[in-house]
Formats: sequence, C-alpha cells, structure tokens
Amino acid sequence: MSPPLHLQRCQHQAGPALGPAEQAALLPQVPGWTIADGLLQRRFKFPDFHHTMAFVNAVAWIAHEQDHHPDMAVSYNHCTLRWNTHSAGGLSINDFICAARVDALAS
Ligand SMILES: C[C@H](O)[C@H](O)[C@H]1CNC2=NC(N)=NC(=O)C2=N1
Repeated sequence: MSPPLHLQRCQHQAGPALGPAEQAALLPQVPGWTIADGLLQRRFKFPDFHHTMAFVNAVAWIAHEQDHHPDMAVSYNHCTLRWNTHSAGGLSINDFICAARVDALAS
C-alpha cells in the first residue's frame, strides 16, 4: 500500500495523464480540492495580505522542492492554486501529491 499522498514525492517522470477513474479515486484524499477545466484546484481564504503572502511563499517552497509548479492567483485575502502536469497533458499523481502537501501546511 502506498504512503499517504502528503508523504510521497513528485516523480520526475510523471507518465501519462490519469484517467477519470484514477482521478476520482484520488480526489477524496485531498478534501476541498476540485477538478475543473482539467486542473486540480482549491481556493484558500486568509484574514489579510500578510497571511496570504506567507501561504504563497510556503507553496513556492513546496513547488521548488518538488519541482512541480502551480498556477497561483493571488488577491488581498485569498489565493487560488491550480495544478496540472504539463508534460502529461493532464493530471498526474504529482498534482495530487502537491495538493496534499499544501493541505498538510495548515493541519
Ligand atoms: C524539468 C522539470 O522537471 C519540468 O519542467 C517540470 C517543472 N514543473 C512542472 N510543473 C508542472 N505543473 N507541470 C510540469 O510538467 C512541470 N514540469
């Protein structure tokens, strides 16, 4: 059995994009995240800009360390992350690993 997603590391070769059944099996492991327009995404809300930017920097650290980078839409008190895997042309396990690692920041 695989370790929980937040303890896995992104794979350098992400492989082919996950199919709908594989995506549906992984989604319950990242509560709060949804799949829309082929992207794994979640909006995070914060009290103010300072907290938002602290989160953005923590996500940047995860992205750098995992070599897997989200689209980030940053506003005063919220940030939306969107992940897909360019090399796979869709969603891969790497997107779910990074989502779980971000969730682990706040737990
Ligand atoms: C060489 C390097 O691993 C690749 O360019 C990485 C970098 N970050 C990436 N980020 C995302 N979201 N998808 C990728 O396919 C990807 N590829």
